[in-house]
Amino acid sequence: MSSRHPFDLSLTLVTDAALCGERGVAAVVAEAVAGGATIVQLRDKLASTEQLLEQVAELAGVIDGRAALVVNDRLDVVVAARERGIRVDGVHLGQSDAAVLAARDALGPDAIVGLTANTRAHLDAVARLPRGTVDYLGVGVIRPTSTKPDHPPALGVDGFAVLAAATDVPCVAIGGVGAADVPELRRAGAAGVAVVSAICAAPDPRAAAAEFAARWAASAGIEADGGSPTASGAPRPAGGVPRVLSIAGSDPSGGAGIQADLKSIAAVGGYGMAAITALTAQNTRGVRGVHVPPATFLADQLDTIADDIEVDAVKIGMLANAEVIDTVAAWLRRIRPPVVVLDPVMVATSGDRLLDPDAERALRDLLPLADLVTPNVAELAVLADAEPATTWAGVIAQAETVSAGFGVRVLAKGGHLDGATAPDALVDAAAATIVEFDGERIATTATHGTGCSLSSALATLRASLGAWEPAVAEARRWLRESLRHGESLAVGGGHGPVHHFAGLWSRGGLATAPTPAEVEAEWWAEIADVRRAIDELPFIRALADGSLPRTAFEEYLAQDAHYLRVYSRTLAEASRLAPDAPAQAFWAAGAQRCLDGELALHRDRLHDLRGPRDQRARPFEPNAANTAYLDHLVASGSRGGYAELIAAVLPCYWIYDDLGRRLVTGGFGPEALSPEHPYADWLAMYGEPAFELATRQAIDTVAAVASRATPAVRARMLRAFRRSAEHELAFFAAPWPADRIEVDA
Ligand SMILES: Nc1ncnc2c1ncn2[C@@H]1O[C@H](COP(=O)(O)OP(=O)(O)O)[C@@H](O)[C@H]1O
Ligand SMILES: Cc1ncc(COP(=O)(O)O)c(N)n1
Ligand SMILES: [Mg+2]
Repeated sequence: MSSRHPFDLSLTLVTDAALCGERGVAAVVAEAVAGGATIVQLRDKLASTEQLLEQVAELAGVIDGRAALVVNDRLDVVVAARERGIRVDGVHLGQSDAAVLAARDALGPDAIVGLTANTRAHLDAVARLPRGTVDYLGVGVIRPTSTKPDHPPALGVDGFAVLAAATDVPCVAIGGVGAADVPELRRAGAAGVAVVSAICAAPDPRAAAAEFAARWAASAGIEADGGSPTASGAPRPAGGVPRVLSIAGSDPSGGAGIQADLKSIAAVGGYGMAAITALTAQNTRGVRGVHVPPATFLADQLDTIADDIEVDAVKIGMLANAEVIDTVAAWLRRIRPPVVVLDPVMVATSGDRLLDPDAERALRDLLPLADLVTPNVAELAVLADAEPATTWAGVIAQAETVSAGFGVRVLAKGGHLDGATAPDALVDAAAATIVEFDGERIATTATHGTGCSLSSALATLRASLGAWEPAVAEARRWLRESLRHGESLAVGGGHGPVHHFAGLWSRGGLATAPTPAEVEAEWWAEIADVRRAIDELPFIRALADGSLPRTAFEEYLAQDAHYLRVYSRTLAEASRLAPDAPAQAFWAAGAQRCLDGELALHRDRLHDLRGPRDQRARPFEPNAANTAYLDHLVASGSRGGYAELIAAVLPCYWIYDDLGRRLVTGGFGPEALSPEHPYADWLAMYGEPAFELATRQAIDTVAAVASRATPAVRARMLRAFRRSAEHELAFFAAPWPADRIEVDA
């Protein structure tokens, strides 16, 4: 956190009068401060200025200097309170509130000025301000929450980490944060957490605050900037760099086996060594062959290493057959390395067997020699002598059985379960403990070697951190970062490898391309303001509630029909420029669908609404918004080629799909679309699954191109995309003169 200020950002209580209930805000604040809240932010969107001033005075008295007091939004209230001699430490502003520069000006250098920021664009704007203008950024929301209606899409801990890493200003995580999130957020670089309901609505606010404070304190030392950092951000071991030996098979494609182990060990700060048990002929699609050298030669490798080098940790992977297992077991009994992690590899991600079936029994004898085993769901079931679990609770139960039966700590892995999250759990039957780690599942095909990478990172981090829990937490943080960037390596056509050095490279200034999923999230966030403005247009509001005048709707449809005819040509151009057959076919199909839609519009709607005679009487003219939009599309293609063209055509899919679905399902306003709605059949077109599917494909196609593009091309694509979104807004606004908006061409 900033050293300029004596303020402790670790735990902010944001007040909510409704949630505090009859106890009153002041009583809850008193309890929360006693429990360890370090900042109190008075947030009351309904109170009058005078009421706010009264509340500020009351809270300042209750807090009595034990925590800092800031006011949400209302710089004027802070100024007025200070004039009355009330101690208020500062203000927290939203993006649409008074400018932070004005606040800094009004309150002076020692006040706290906080700002809500939830997009890259917000961070960029802060970076342009003079240093010291903003003390901290409130970054969120972390999880969906009801205390902030209309909040932007939830960032999750990972999204928070991405933003926090992109700014020097301390970031406080806010929005749906629970006490259990604290360690992960602190590791993700949070300077603190801000909490509303978890304290205001708690039966015992003091205990709730104390739990947050305790978790914050307990996660000290494992935050990204704590200690002297290794590549992974973990503090260095007191005793130097751990020397870590992988005993595993070779994967010549480099994503699993000893190749993955050596990369992983290096990435999290260890010195890697490898004794090879077996050679596989393998790529990202599967294993074609396995060659097992004589076990006596493995024994030679192991002995040669141990005769010279002190081994701080051992990771064991593919063992091929019973003879190899026995060789490793004998060596472990003799050498007794301080840390042994056993990844009981039986089957590769591709489904190929990597252990003789008759060797599974021998493997069981090896288990008690390990400090930790890391089976995936299938391997755990074999060890538990049961069918593979299909639920996380089932996995935990089997892990308890295995831990108790073999007297070994188990890391149960949820990578192969379905579901929105990818949990792991440390299960230790002897100590009767289960520690769960959770985080959203990362949408990626790059999962080859995740088990190998995790187990070798764990062996390394256990040696450097001295305890299992922080080792698992840090190994997961690193693996998840590596998973997120795996696809950017573009290795192989099957399950590609994770990007073991994604974090190291980006911290070293080596650009790591964003994944398609990141492109998607960033671009959608980038046009959040435009989408909001579209939602608020009287035209759209009236379209939603059915009150849109026929004349305006007709005008819109006539403009749309013209637009679609030219838009179809730009899609045909995208098809012409497409680099491969699937993309060529996709854009061509889009062009065809557009033309069909345009023809149908003319046949069913325009004819219907206006009558052919009327149409003749009023010859059609494209309006300025329409022409400007179409010019932009054509120019994007001729200036920027395929990449910019498909970025420019995307908003017409994405915004319509989003808007259409919300209009039809009632996600837009209070009621779902009634059958009596005058434009129900027309709106239904955009809620159709076929359009949703086409939109999904369009987003995926564009995001994949952007993810692989150079940074300069990616930036131009984003500009073309945003400009089209702005044209969408102007297009919607045009049929109703009151809304008309000009966009520069
Ligand atoms: N899609 C994913 N998103 C996030 N984490 C994942 C994903 N797939 C696997 N993991 C994590 O990778 C590690 C390896 O797990 P798993 O895939 O179950 O084992 P294995 O690679 O041995 O089959 C675990 O920490 C798991 O939680
Ligand atoms: C040589 C070798 N060892 C292990 C694995 C398991 O890979 P995963 O980590 O995906 O389970 C593999 N595919 N190849
Ligand atoms: Mg595995």
